[in-house]
Amino acid sequence: MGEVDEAFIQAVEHRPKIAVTEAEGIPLINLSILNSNPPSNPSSLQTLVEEIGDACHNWGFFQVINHGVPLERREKLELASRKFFAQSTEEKRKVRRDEVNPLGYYDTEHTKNVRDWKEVFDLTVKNPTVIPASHEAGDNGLKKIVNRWPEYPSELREAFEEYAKEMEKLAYKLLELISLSLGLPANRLSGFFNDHTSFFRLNHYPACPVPHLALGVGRHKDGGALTILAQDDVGGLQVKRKTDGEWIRVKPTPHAYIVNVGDIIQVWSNDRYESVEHRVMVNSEKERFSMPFFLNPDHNVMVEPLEELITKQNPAKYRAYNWGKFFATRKLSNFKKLDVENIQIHHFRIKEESSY
Ligand SMILES: O=C(O)CCC(=O)C(=O)O
Ligand SMILES: [Fe+2]
Repeated sequence: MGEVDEAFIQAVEHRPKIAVTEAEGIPLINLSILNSNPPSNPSSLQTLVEEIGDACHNWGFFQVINHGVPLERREKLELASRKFFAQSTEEKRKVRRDEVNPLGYYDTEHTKNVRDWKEVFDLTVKNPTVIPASHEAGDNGLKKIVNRWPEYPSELREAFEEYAKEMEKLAYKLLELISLSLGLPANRLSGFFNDHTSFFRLNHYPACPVPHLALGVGRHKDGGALTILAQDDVGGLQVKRKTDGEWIRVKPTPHAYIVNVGDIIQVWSNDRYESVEHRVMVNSEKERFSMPFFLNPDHNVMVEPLEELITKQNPAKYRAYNWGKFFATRKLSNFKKLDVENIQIHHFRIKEESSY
């Protein structure tokens, strides 16, 4: 990335401390009972559901092991990702994203208007995926976006398509557990994902000469339903602990996935679960790779608190918003440096005095 451009420099209050607290507290959840045959007894399922519910409520983040995703599939894609990013910038820019198609290679993403120290390759899980043609509220047009495939490495496409199937399976299992943990039927949320707009990202964080000034990804919350992240053994992800606002490092656990609740689950659960802020530190010696899968609903889903969770004592805390428009607005602001604040769910929050 050459010499350090001031676009990367975080404001003083957002710069990372180089010595950080290690996250002992982020729950590690064993999903082995979901893969057992015959299915496990109801009491162990109930215990798992409670663990998931506590993790979503207390942290918004957890790690899962024995998740059923074959390691070969993950490793095949990790290798393809390394090969892709090892190419020259010129080669990578041949599959560069643009304002019309947000998929492909990108090396100038901004989070909250500060440039991230990373390069990415974005893909959608459904190919094509249908999203709004623009972020403008009055424009009802739709567009289909298609994945771009680089010439090299040729195995990237197959590796991704196989891996994405595994991510979908795991995401739906987690969604069922989350539904149950909210006291709802297991399939309560599945109808929102028939034509889902989930996307997938390969991240490469090169070694950075100024890790105390820049971030791999600036502090943010994930806007979708659920994120399932594979990180390598370098580490760098930090989560803002709910109890005291301290930034906590998520220690890499070999072959585990890091799961976090996104803004949509926060709204559906009417704030019972919270989408928690996180960021990525870079380091001066080692490059880092990660692969998040963002589970997102259909573009036409109106996101609002689930009616079963609303009572007189606990009225809806959000107005309904259209997921596709929210997504399109976010994507645009990550692409361009905008003058306005990034769209956030708090813009749809119902003020206390106006609640019914
Ligand atoms: O690379 C990571 O550890 C996390 C990336 C992330 O938070 C994101 O892309 O939304
Ligand atoms: Fe994130």
